[in-house]
Amino acid sequence: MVDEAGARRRLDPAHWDFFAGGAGDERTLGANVEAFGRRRIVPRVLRGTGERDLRTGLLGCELTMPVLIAPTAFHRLAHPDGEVATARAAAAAGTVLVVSMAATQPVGEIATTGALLWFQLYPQPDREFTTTVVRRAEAAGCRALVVTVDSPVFGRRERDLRNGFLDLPSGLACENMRDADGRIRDIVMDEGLSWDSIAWLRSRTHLPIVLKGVLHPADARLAVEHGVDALIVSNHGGRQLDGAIASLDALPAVVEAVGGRLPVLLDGGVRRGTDVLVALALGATAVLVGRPVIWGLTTGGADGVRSVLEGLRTELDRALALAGAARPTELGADLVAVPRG
Ligand SMILES: Cc1cc2nc3c(=O)[nH]c(=O)nc-3n(C[C@H](O)[C@H](O)[C@H](O)COP(=O)(O)O)c2cc1C
Ligand SMILES: CC(C)CC(=O)C(=O)O
Repeated sequence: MVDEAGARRRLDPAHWDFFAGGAGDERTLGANVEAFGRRRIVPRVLRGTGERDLRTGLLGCELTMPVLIAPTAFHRLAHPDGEVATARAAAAAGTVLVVSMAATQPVGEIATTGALLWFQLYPQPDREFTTTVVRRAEAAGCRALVVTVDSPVFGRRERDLRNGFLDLPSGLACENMRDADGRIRDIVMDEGLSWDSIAWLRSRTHLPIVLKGVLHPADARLAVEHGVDALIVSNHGGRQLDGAIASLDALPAVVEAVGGRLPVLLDGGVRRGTDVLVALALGATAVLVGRPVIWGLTTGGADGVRSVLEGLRTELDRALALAGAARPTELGADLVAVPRG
């Protein structure tokens, strides 16, 4: 289903390291996957569930399943068709592509695929320029803004430092970073990012605002108070703060703090339909997948991404049936155990 080894063979080694790698010793990168490995499903039986229904509503979008595509940078490094191919697969699968601010094609072009798009934003210290980017996403028909809040500075990615991979090769660029003069700006991490920045953004757009990168329950409560529309429990796929808690381990406390007032999504380490089931049972409304989509894109373009998404759908459907649930909303935390020892 996900041909990670095939992707590795095809990619320039420095590009493979960029996509696969994390920050520091990559402890958090590993912990995201291990956290799923520690959970065991406690299935229910004799519930005669019949056909399953995976449809999920999120911020006004109707998804065919509770699996979205996480924002990841530089899709044209993986495949010449780039983000447009990823969006074609999202449209075919009936799910959302969160377009990275570091996409290598303009969001308006990605939108021609008809996919449901959300746009990921690193608010830039230059607010006027940030507004330009927000208007570009709105004009393309994006349905939400995903503000990445775990990156006041860039994580220390030691593989990239070793490889000297600092920039895109010539011919590729972050096409959504054009300013009013048509010049492409560098993405800057804003060390001053604060709740005021979120309030400012709230005053500038009517789009739903999703905070990506929340791990602490106190921040989840503040997010509710600041009128955001959804949260993504995420440690950025282990690429920012190495040593940060695994996303799945952070999920229950965030879900409890939010108390049903907002949808809570999760990304990091989701590799199988059974992982999706576990995250949903622990309170996520949906999950996002990052690297598996890049491996699909690398090996097969739009078809490759489609096959990753359909694989997850088939596995989730089967896992639901085997756990005795007909739909995601029937799952509860009682279905997940962490055996001792
Ligand atoms: C190569 C790569 C690029 C990424 N680029 C971005 C980005 O531009 N913006 C962002 O908010 N998150 C970015 N992320 C983080 C993902 O959105 C997501 O949090 C993470 O990949 C989820 O973990 P997974 O890869 O284990 O599924 C990136 C992740 C990877 C692997
Ligand atoms: C190049 C960055 C802007 C994107 C990235 O790699 C990340 O957010 O992990």
